[in-house]
Amino acid sequence: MFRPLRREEVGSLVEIVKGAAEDRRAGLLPRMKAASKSFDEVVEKIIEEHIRDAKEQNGQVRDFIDVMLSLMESNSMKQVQFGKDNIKAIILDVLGAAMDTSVNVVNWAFAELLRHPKLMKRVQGELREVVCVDRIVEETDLSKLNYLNMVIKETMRLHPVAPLLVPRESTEDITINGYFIPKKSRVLVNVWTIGRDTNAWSEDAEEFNPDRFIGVDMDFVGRHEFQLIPFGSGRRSCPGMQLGLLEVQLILAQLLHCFNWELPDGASPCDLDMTEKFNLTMARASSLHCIPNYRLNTLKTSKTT
Ligand code: HEM
Repeated sequence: MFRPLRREEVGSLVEIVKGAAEDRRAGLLPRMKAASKSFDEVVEKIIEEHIRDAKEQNGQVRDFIDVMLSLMESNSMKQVQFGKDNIKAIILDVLGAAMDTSVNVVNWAFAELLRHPKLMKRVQGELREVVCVDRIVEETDLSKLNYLNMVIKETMRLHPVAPLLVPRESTEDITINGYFIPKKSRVLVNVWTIGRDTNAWSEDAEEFNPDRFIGVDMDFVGRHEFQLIPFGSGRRSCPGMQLGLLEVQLILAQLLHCFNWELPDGASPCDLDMTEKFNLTMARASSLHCIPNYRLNTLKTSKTT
């Protein structure tokens, strides 16, 4: 999609986005404007680089920014306004939506597994069976990691990273399940509560129990039901779902396959702080500290063995 950002570019963007979020809370418009200016400078530089490189490479399309630039210049977009500002807005939208989300899922999954050492061993057992211990996990292994995938579903049920999704406005009067919602109402979908609803999940809804998904054909997008919609549902659901899931699966699989993990200072798993920090995305209130112990026989990938 995008060319990988350089370390300093990622650093500046993360700082800007974090700063803007802080400022929004504090109502500091001037600082937000300054953050927006800094963001604009970083993105402007990236776009200019793409324009320059495209000339050098005879217009060869390499990533998503190249696609947007070629759309901007093509005749097909002449009827609609699609300029550099739109490209910048899309980059900001995608980066903003992609950065916090996957990180938070990994964080919560890790915390739940640290709190449930037997389940962590079970994930590691599956990894040992599917991948063995003489190479690292690769993308092609992921579809075979059934238990890990159930752990991820269970994590996103209890800890949806966007607990109220994104606010919506109803475009017409409508009655749903006997509730009348007038046109132009602000509607919030409380995914956090849906994930803990005992009517939808059974009495142990508050428990972390990935086994509840055994033999259950439930995807993430509410095609048949709306119990599990951590990416939203319908035409405005998350367009980065496949990429986000892939990232989460690969990061978790690699961390759990390469290392055994324990809490520092002999802390007990049940003492792990699971307090949430409520925001548009829901992070852990405290940082997660844990100690890795290498567990593979070798670091070679299957390509080199
Ligand atoms: C596990 C990781 C992720 C989770 C849990 C997640 C979750 C969500 C949720 C809940 C929404 C709002 C949907 C709604 O309002 O109904 C959303 C929107 C969005 N996500 Fe993701 N997301 C993830 C990863 C990504 C990635 C990797 C990208 C891009 C590369 C991305 C791009 C977007 C964009 C652009 C939107 C706004 C869509 C719109 O308003 O039309 N997301 N995401």
